[in-house]
Amino acid sequence: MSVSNDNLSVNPRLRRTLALVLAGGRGSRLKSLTDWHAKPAVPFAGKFRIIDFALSNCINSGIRRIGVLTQYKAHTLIQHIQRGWGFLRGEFNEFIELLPAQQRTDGENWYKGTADAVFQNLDIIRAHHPEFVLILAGDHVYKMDYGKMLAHHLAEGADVTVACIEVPLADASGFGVMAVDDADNVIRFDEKPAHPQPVPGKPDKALASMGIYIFNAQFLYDQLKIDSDQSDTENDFGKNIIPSLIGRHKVLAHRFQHSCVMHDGAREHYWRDVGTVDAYWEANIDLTTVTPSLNIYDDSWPIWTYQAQLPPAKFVFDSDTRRGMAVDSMVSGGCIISGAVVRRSLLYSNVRVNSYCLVEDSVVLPDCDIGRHARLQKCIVDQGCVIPPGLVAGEDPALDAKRFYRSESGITLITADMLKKLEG
Ligand SMILES: Nc1ncnc2c1ncn2[C@@H]1O[C@H](COP(=O)(O)OP(=O)(O)O[C@H]2O[C@H](CO)[C@@H](O)[C@H](O)[C@H]2O)[C@@H](O)[C@H]1O
Repeated sequence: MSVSNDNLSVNPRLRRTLALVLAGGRGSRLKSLTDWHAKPAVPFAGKFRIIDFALSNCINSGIRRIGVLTQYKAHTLIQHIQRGWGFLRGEFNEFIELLPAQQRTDGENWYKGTADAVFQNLDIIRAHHPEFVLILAGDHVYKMDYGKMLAHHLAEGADVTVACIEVPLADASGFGVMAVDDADNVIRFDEKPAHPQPVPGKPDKALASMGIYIFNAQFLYDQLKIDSDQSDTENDFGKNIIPSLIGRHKVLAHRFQHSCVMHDGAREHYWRDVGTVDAYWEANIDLTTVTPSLNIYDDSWPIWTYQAQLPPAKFVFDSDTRRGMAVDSMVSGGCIISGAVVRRSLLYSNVRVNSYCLVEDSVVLPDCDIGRHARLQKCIVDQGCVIPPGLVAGEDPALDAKRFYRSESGITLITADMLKKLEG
């Protein structure tokens, strides 16, 4: 790959890049966790929201003109962006702008596919006069230097560059799957194929699109117009736009390993869709391990967020029968662990764990109160839950499945609504 490491040549182009973060999808596989939030606003890693990773990547990469396209249950997302991401200075032509679906085009439609979400905002996008448009999803957790991807796009003179990563063949039908030539030009692209093609020489891997695209701006405008004039289109980048370009324009594949921001000793190129209950639990719990796959303590690539000012976490009582402690765990601000034991767990802000509780291998979202003598194993407790004293979850699969949502791999999701039904 001929990527220039000369950031000086890329920097002015980054300033002429507009990032558009697609944040409108529902993410229904997260079950009740997306009842109140769009997936990009779902809390992650104790104090962040999922969208903070894509937005922080933009800022760390030097892209400071960003639009966030919202639609589904956008209230908490909009609030988060307004409270936490208002620090860019319009006077320097820097901004994060919210672009809600507002039926701006003649058809009075909400955003249809991802391409339609961009098309409906074309007048706003054009008014910023970008040279390049970087299109991102707001629902993945990863650290990536988009500057390196832009350098590759420029060096190869591409019309559009698609970021890609090798995934297990068994999972590949959930992605756009591509084939490339020796110079990493995309020669085939199948969106969510039933029978994905493996990477040549690697029968158990497929090359998947990450849903991250850099377009030359005018080229993007032209393609969106062509797509919007079609009748048999779902107005989607993965389903329609990208496949329509193959063989007619220069579509370049950019491999994630060339722009992934790694830390010493990292085991993988971390890019996670935390979009199922199991994946969400696993990615959160991984952060409590001694050397997690994702380093959120790296001050050379900080992840920014909004969080209310809260008092420090507090641990009280120290007798043998009643000791307030948490080990192999992350405990956020505002938490009080009072005479209870927490192991291998992640507690978000303002969680109270009361005396004689045992919380193990669990993810507890903000503002929960866990009553005395409760025992939780391998649970996700949704925001604002009041766990009644003595409740036991995670020990009897049949009972859990009856009262709560139990995932295939045995994670119990508990929500306030489910608890209300128990009372009644
Ligand atoms: N109507 C709408 N308005 C605004 N935002 C919307 C939207 N519909 C979805 N979004 C947002 O756009 C992003 C992509 O959502 P998609 O549902 O298109 O992703 P999908 O995973 O199916 O495929 C895509 O992403 C995977 C990688 O995850 C690729 O492999 C695949 O080719 C590609 O199509 C998400 O952040 C979502 O929130």
